[in-house]
Amino acid sequence: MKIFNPKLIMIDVDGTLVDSAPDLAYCIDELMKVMNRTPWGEAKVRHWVGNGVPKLVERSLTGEFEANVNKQDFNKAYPIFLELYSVNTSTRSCLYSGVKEGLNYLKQQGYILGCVTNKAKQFTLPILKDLDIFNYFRLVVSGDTLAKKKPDPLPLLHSAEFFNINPQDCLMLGDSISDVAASRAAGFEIICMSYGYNHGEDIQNANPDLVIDSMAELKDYL
Ligand SMILES: O=C(O)COP(=O)(O)O
Ligand SMILES: [Mg+2]
Repeated sequence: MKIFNPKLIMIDVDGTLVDSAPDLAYCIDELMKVMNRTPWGEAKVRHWVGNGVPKLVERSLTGEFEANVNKQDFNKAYPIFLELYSVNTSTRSCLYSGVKEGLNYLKQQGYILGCVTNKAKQFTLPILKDLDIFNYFRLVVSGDTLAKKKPDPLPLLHSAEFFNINPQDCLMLGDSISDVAASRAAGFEIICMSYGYNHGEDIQNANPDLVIDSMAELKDYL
């Protein structure tokens, strides 16, 4: 049943469009070697993705989700990670199955599409271009585009305002509790992908409007 009728759809990157964890985990583990630490492996890193690159580095240095990082460690590690990730942005990353099909469907239906991510702009644009989906989006809002990132509603409110569309007529596609919180606070509807990175938690628990297993399913609801 077609239960959504938005004018604008803002789509998250990591865990929604792109399985970026293999590159992020590779870079974190290379960083751990430089810092004389034990590598964490991809499974652990998957749980840490979603709150931006600085947070990911902090979590890797402390081994904890609510990281209380030593400033000196962070100041040494952060530029090393940026260097590593800038040459490993999309080497091992790929689109999830159904993404191209879903994007083509939405485009063909005439929806305005934008991209909203907590990833820094210097990585967002190359990843979208390398994976050949950049041209679907009329707006890209990255983690460092504005003063605040998701779960703050600012990136979504900014996007609605950019297109002069009422937030009540907007939908977000995401994968994490930050996407749900940002959407609720902005007044957007929210559909989540079941396969993403929600810090190891089932995204159903965050009560999005709908959870789907593939973007190819979007044609059933929009
Ligand atoms: O944490 C990140 O760097 C990006 O995460 P997001 O694309 O899911 O917002
Ligand atoms: Mg995400």
